Amino acid sequence: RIAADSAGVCGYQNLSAHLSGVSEIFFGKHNLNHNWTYTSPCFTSPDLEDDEICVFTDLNFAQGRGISVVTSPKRANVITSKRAFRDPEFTRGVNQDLVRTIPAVYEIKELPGKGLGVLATRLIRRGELIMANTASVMADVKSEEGLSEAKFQAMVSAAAESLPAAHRNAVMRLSIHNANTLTDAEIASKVMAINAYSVDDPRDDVADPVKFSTIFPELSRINHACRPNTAYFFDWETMAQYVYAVVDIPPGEELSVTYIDGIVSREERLEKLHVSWGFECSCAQCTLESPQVRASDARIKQIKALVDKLESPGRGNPGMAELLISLYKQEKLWGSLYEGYTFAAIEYNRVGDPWRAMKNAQLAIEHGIPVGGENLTDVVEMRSLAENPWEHWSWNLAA
Ligand SMILES: C[S@@+](CC[C@H](N)C(=O)[O-])C[C@H]1O[C@@H](n2cnc3c(N)ncnc32)[C@H](O)[C@@H]1O
Repeated sequence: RIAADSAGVCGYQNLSAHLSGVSEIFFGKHNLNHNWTYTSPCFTSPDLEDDEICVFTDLNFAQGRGISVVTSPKRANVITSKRAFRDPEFTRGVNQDLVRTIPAVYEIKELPGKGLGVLATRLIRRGELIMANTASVMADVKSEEGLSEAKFQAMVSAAAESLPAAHRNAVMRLSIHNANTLTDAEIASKVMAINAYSVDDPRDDVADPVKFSTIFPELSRINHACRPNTAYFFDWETMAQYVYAVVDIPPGEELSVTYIDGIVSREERLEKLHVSWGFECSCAQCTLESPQVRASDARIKQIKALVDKLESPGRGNPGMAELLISLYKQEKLWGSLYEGYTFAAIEYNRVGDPWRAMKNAQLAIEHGIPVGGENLTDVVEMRSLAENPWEHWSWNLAA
């Protein structure tokens, strides 16, 4: 049951103060499958139809690190069905930013034109785990779309402020683009807008999928590069986002992730980062000289044409897949290489060459795990091909 009593929680008190007198406030009666430390009053609006949005905080989550979620009671139940909530030991050691037991392989420093950034302090090998954070503040995209700006800000602010002090400070100190004279509620929503990652439903067969903007305070210090040296993925069982190296990273090099789809022309990338993210990208790929930009854009065009052919049944061949792998390498699209190896494994198997198929399947697995973990569709598929190419659906298909 949702407890309307939020006394003692500074975030929730502010929320109540901010919204007192708002007629849509009501206290729902819901079966919650988790014992949240605090639950706020719930709100609705005509745009939300019969949905209602509340703030849920669990101070005990992940060995006392805490988590706050702005969502409906129904979607809160989807989250709390995960093992991270059911088995408190499951998240032990995941977070290293607040209480460190493993030495960090990076440091956070001020970088010209980018604010803070993260630099490698030793050689980080491809495939190494660099950092991981359980979710801090999760804001349901339906709450952002359905509530007024003021209500959304108040709820996100209440969510952040209700976290334990060290965790709350790590969230509230994230980049807000040098904005000053903001209220706490405005800071919290700016932190969300500039730093949140999208976390989507793990189930692909549901009518009401969950989709959250999510803060991971440590990861949110990593700047964008169109050709990043790390990749990240969210694991719904630990409720954590993991960052892995997708190429060897020498000491002193900046760690980067991509905030956008990098397989588009430089012009489109700059436009997207400007419009959606509000900054002018100064990554190595965006600051190339014109001849290199033209060469890079041409490769991107060729990559797209090849992927298009390789995805259409019967239109690809091993040569196309080998060319795609080469183009990914030339473009330093390390996080996409596993797709090239997957296509190559399938194409070689289709023409009845099991040994090259197995070699490429192994490479797809090795390059895919840092990008999406063991459950990545291509990793699962390539495991079955590598084990027995003759029994795989693609065997000798071209014959
Ligand atoms: C998620 S934060 C990254 C960490 C941030 N630099 C900080 O100081 O906390 C995103 C912001 O960092 C800056 N940034 C990230 N990547 C950048 C890039 N490639 N070029 C310029 N600025 C960048 C932009 O201001 C962007 O809105």
